[in-house]
Amino acid sequence: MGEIDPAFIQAIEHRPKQTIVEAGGIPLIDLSLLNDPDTSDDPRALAGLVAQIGDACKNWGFFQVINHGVSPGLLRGLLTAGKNFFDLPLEEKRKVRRDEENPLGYYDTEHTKNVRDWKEVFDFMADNGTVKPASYEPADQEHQKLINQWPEYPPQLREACEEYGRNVEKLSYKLLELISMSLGLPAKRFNGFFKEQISSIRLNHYPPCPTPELALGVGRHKDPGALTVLAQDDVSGLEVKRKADGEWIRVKPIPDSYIINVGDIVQVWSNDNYESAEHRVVVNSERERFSIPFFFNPSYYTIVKPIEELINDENPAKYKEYNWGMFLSMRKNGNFKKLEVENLQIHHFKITYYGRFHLKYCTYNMM
Ligand SMILES: O=C(O)CCC(=O)C(=O)O
Ligand SMILES: [Fe+2]
Repeated sequence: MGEIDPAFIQAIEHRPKQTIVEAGGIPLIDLSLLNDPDTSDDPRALAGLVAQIGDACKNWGFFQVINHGVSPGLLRGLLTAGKNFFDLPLEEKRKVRRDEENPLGYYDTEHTKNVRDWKEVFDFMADNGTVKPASYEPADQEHQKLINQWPEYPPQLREACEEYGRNVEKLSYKLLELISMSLGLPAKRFNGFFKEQISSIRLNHYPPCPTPELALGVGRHKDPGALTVLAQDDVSGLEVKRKADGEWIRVKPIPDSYIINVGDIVQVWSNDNYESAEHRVVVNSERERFSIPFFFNPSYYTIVKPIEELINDENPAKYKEYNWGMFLSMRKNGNFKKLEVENLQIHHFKITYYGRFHLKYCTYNMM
């Protein structure tokens, strides 16, 4: 393959730069405190950790964690099983292809902002059998059960996925609690929103690309959920847009670490105290890359709005409330096919205040 399908080609302003900026990257946070019985109930040590998390969420929206308590063997096992799956012939992988009926399974033609991504993926739900709205039409009240589909080969994939999901979910709750505390809220302030969570896990495979200067593994985007807990192999590619100057910064792979980013929902809950940062994935012509994001998502019926304790007359709500399940269905629709319009974003719910009489303005009406 010398030339690539024009569907993959990014507009000039979105193509990756050939110089990599890695220095002064995203904060690195050691979570060993949480797993050490001697220090886990030391309030001063915990306050220090909470402050680090708060600073990282405010200044970057991204951070890396080490000593997080998830056994490295689980990730290695899943990376191997995932590689064995992606190595199968396309006809075999397509036996578990995602389609209009089932949004889970294998997929190789995803688009981000209308440009095709240089990748193939395998998606599954952390909790099998949860429900979500059947369509993105607000008037449609039908629901759909989300059922994982598993390939016959490799036979280890299912168990590796399920075991990994259970463990990363525990880490996600710990991070959510630290984030809640960092906003001055009780640790479990957000937990109730996750009773019937629709968290999903994705195995990403980015094959080598003959023209990495023209395409992206994943185009620039913000994650729509609450938190993303991402594992990557030793091939770099993830780039985060630095808030301070808009520069794209490459995230250096650190063995056995996770990369955490706050998603749009935490941005809204925090009333813009924290920001969901834009990121993208750059590919290369030599080495394939694997990554595994865990998208920690609340129950589909969650009404997302700034948390009451964080708003007051001086600092009023910056977002109009929206229905999370509907938001996600509408967003996913834009990933399936090339649409002419921008897909749904939280800025469509942003309230702009004019003058001291607080006249409100919001561009989108969902409910
Ligand atoms: O592969 C990566 O490093 C990140 C992938 C990503 O941002 C996503 O799937 O939302
Ligand atoms: Fe992402």
